[in-house]
Amino acid sequence: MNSEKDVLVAGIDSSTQSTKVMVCDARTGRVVRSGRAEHPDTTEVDPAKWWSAFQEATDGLLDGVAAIGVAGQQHGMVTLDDNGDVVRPALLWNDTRSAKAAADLTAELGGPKAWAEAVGSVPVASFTVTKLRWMAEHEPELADRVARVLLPHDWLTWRLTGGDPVTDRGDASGTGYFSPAERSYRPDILTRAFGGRHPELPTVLDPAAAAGHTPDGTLVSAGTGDNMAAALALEIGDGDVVVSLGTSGTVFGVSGTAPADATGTVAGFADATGRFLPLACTLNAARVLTATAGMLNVELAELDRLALAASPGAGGLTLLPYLDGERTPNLPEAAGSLFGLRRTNMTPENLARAAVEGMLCGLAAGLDAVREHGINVRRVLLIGGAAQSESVRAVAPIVFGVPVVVPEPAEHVAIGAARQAAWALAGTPEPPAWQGNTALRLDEPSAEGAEEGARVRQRHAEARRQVHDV
Ligand SMILES: Nc1ncnc2c1ncn2[C@@H]1O[C@H](COP(=O)(O)OP(=O)(O)O)[C@@H](O)[C@H]1O
Ligand SMILES: O=C(CO)[C@@H](O)[C@H](O)COP(=O)(O)O
Repeated sequence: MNSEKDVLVAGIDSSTQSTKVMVCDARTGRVVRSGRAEHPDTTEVDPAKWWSAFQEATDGLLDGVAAIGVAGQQHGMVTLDDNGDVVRPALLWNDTRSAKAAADLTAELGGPKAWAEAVGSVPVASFTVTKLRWMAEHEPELADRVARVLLPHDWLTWRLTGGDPVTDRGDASGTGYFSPAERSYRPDILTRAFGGRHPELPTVLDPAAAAGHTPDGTLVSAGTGDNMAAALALEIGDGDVVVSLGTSGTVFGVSGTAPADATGTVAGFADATGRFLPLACTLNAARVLTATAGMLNVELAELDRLALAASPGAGGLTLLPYLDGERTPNLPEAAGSLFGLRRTNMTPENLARAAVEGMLCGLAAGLDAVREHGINVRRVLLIGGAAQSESVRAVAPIVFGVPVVVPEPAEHVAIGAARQAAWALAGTPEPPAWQGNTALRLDEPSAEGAEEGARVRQRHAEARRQVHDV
């Protein structure tokens, strides 16, 4: 048995592109060791791949670990049969095939306002409920075999404990058949969406509850969605808004009241502590930069250099970066568009800058939306893979128009999952007080910078209206 001094906990981030592991000191949160393994680059994935990534990422790292918490990409549909075997590959949050199912379900159940009131959110193709409708319509024989539906983090937690499947309020709130305000499932919505079928759902645990133990006795916490885990790691409070730039771009803050945005821009999720997590999500974030770097045949560091060499406004180029369709605004079939090309501005520098500005403009619209829904935006905490980009760090304060900080160390999702594990281990009413982050404060927007940012945003919004009428 470890002495209290050296108790270790592990946090897992099983997100879209990879699994990351952070092993932390349970009392202070100090990171002791870490690991990582990649996921397939597809929008449907056999959960077995997450399990092998978990094993690879944790290989040799879990010795002496007393508790594990798993945070996962939200919304993914994992379907199991009577034997606990996977019925079909999981459909991920960024798979847009269920866009029509989302529109149909929205109309069938009384429209956007009725949905926002019932489950806090208006479903788009990302939500689990729409994927179940898609399966009921397109794969009815497979749907008939579904005995149970889980989310990615639920499935991994279940693999670890081997016990009854469980989830938490945060991740359940992204299904479309759970009411965060009422803290209960809506089986009526699930059954109607799934063509009259009644699959079992995981039990929703309290934030500090234990899901069970691994065969070798390690405690496993309830786990949660990746954005909820990041909020737990960063301990965000009034005035803090997180902008995460991973595969998805997310904007979120914490709130004591349940949001219900009938426009569907802000999802009314629950957090991992018992409160709410109003969140806006775009489908195109870090990969806009990797795709642009690929097109220019340069590495990400060179993309940064090019973007920083261009002037604000990219010489008049505007990129609507809807490369994988888009979720906010809800344009699942959209493609990207580039505006304002002239012989004089068609340079790699301007294209790189337009990519950074275009990605950030989508998040700035999310910032406006959460502000409209009662979140006080005093500063932005910038996280996720693309928060490491120098050009993103330079442009974000201009486009967002508020002070921006980059909290260190990175990998906040895995750290939040580790903190939840430490909380379950301690059994205390509040999560353990960890040492917190050091934060790199970026340049605040000057008056001139804020004006430039407003102009960039205006051109972005005009381009969007022109092509997509939203
Ligand atoms: N310095 C950088 N500049 C731009 N993008 C970066 C940089 N470092 C990492 N990324 C991008 O961040 C993404 C991974 O971020 P992450 O938050 O781990 O994603 P996810 O949680 O969706 O799996 C990748 O697309 C990667 O290319
Ligand atoms: O769908 C959402 C939020 O509603 C996404 O934020 C997913 O949770 C995936 O996160 P990343 O893997 O992009 O971090």
